[in-house]
Amino acid sequence: MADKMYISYNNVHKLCKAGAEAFLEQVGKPDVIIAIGGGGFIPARIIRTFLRSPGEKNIPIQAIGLSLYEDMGTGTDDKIGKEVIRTQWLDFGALSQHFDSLIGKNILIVDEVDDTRTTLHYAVSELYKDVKEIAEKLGRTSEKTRLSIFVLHNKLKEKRAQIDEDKMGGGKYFVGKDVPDVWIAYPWESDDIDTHTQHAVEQGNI
Ligand SMILES: O=P(O)(O)OC[C@H]1O[C@H](OP(=O)(O)OP(=O)(O)O)[C@H](O)[C@@H]1O
Repeated sequence: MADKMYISYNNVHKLCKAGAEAFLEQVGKPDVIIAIGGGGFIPARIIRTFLRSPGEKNIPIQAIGLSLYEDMGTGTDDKIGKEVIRTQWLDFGALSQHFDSLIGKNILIVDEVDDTRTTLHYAVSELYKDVKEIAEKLGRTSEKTRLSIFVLHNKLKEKRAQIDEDKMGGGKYFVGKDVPDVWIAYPWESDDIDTHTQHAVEQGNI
């Protein structure tokens, strides 16, 4: 296995298509897509193409910004080594044009890679917390909110965090492809897309 795994745009597109098909079959059409930026933006837009039925309104995409930083703290037992910094969160004002809240909705969270799982764990926990809080306030706790996940790649390695299935409310986790713990080179990071794509083709990631 090469030390870098090159991924082409075509490959990203195909992984999104397969992910959308599995999602529609197993969970059903989402009410909203939540893209974790920056890596989740392009996959989120592509997957929407395959989740939308002709003639129907577009599924709204909401962006959240989560970045991982090395945890410089002194390190207590429950620290997981890296800290998630929230740089952007949901815009409920904009969401209200589509529906009143996330309560009872079918939500799809999209990111490009599940590495240590720290980011996805954070996203699910925080979204669950937000929905629970507002549902309790409005007396709507009986409505089931489903949180599902789609990532292009899941690195097969020991994870630093586990996602609590109960918080997903029956939502599911979808992976384009399980991969070994190598450096994944995504096309949007490349400064020479032709050579990048050539490497991806050589590695069969097309
Ligand atoms: O499973 P984890 O160990 O949490 O890692 C995965 C996260 O790391 C990357 O984000 P990064 O903070 O590098 O920001 P970016 O998306 O803007 O590149 C990636 O986009 C995921 O969100």
